[in-house]
Amino acid sequence: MESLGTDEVGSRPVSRSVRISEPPFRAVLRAADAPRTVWSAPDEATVVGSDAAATITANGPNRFERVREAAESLFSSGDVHAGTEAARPRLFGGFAFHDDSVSGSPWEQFPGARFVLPRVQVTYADNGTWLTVNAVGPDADSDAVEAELDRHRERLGSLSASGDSGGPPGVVGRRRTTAKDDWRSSVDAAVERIRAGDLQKVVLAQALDVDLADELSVPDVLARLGEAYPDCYRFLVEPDGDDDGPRASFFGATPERLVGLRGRTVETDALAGTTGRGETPAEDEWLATELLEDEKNVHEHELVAETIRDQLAPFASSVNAGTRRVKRLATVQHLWTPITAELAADEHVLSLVEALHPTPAVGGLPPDRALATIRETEPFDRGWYAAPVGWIDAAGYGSFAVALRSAVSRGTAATLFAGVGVVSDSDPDREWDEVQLKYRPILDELERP
Ligand SMILES: C=C(O[C@@H]1C=C(C(=O)O)C=C[C@H]1O)C(=O)O
Repeated sequence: MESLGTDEVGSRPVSRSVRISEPPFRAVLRAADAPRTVWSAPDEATVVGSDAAATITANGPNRFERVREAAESLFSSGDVHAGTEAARPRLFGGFAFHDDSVSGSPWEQFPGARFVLPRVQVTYADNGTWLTVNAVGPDADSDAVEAELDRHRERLGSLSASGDSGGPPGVVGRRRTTAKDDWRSSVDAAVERIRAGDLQKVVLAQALDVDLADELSVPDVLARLGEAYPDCYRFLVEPDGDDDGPRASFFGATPERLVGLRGRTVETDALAGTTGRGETPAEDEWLATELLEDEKNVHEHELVAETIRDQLAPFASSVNAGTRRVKRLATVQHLWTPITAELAADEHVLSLVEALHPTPAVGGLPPDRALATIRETEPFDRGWYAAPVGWIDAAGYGSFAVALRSAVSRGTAATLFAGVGVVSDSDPDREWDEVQLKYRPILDELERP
């Protein structure tokens, strides 16, 4: 495996792809070697990556630029026969939420940024399923890569869909990072600062540590999340392991797109403002209508939509916001405004990621004060929670989501994260309930019914 720093010039990647008959997602992921990669987005090909042909890591406030430089160096030349666009070499990974390095449990294995060019990749695209083998460095030899492609094609052809999904591992213990009384005081303090004019909005989160009865099967969880949340962005990122027990996995099914860039067309979402699901279609509709008309939620949402438009403006010749609507998911409903922009000049997607992260949907306003409030208030490190995850390609295009509805797991332990936007008329108890609702997508996959 080639590990690229920022000033090392990557050697020429060799990439070969071939169309294969479709192997079952869960079986492919079960057979994958760590570090494993999953990326699945509405209107995009689903990718399962196994092992790493090259890895890029970076830390600190310049991590976006450093990843970009290392990616450009890696992609600057290549012997690539992708067969189809979806199978072209792409780097998959993400970033830590805060600029300074990630610290403490459960994030010990995670750097400030990490991207992987999978060694073996299965891509489920509209025009069929593709197997790709990538190599970088001393083993980047086209004959060897083609031989490896044949071996993997045979191996994948023999994978069967059988093999029970184990079902959820079961939760036998849980610890909250934030007691209810502390939460009430934190939200009250934030509301006071907002009413005093110090802040406009801050997103406060909680973490939930759970002990599992059995080891978590990430392939099973991701397969089930795909069924329950087809409109969400599913992701799996794995860091390097350490000598200290199992390797960590960070995964989730998030409804929030951070940014997609292709050519000069940018697509993004303002997603903020939340209500639950009803017991019946009529109750669902009633809740959705109430959400669309609720002053507090509309205010919270509009702060996000306006900020995203402002953040894109310096790059764009035009920015267009769609009408505000409701995004209905299995467990919650959100206010949602899709936003598109045309860039005034060519940009790398990571420049847009850096400009947009964190949007006030996960940080707050003004950004610096909100981030300082988050740091002072939250008794845990967000790590990669609520940060950008996605992919970049050789052209500088890419697609990123905001890593919400997510957890980091290690063996029989997992930590879940969820947050809420606090504005001037937030009620601590209602915000508490909203956090619990946002744990549901992951918790439902861990708890035995
Ligand atoms: C912070 C989270 O969600 C964000 C906050 C929302 C809100 O406050 O209404 C809604 C969607 C997300 O932008 C989370 O899921 O952890």
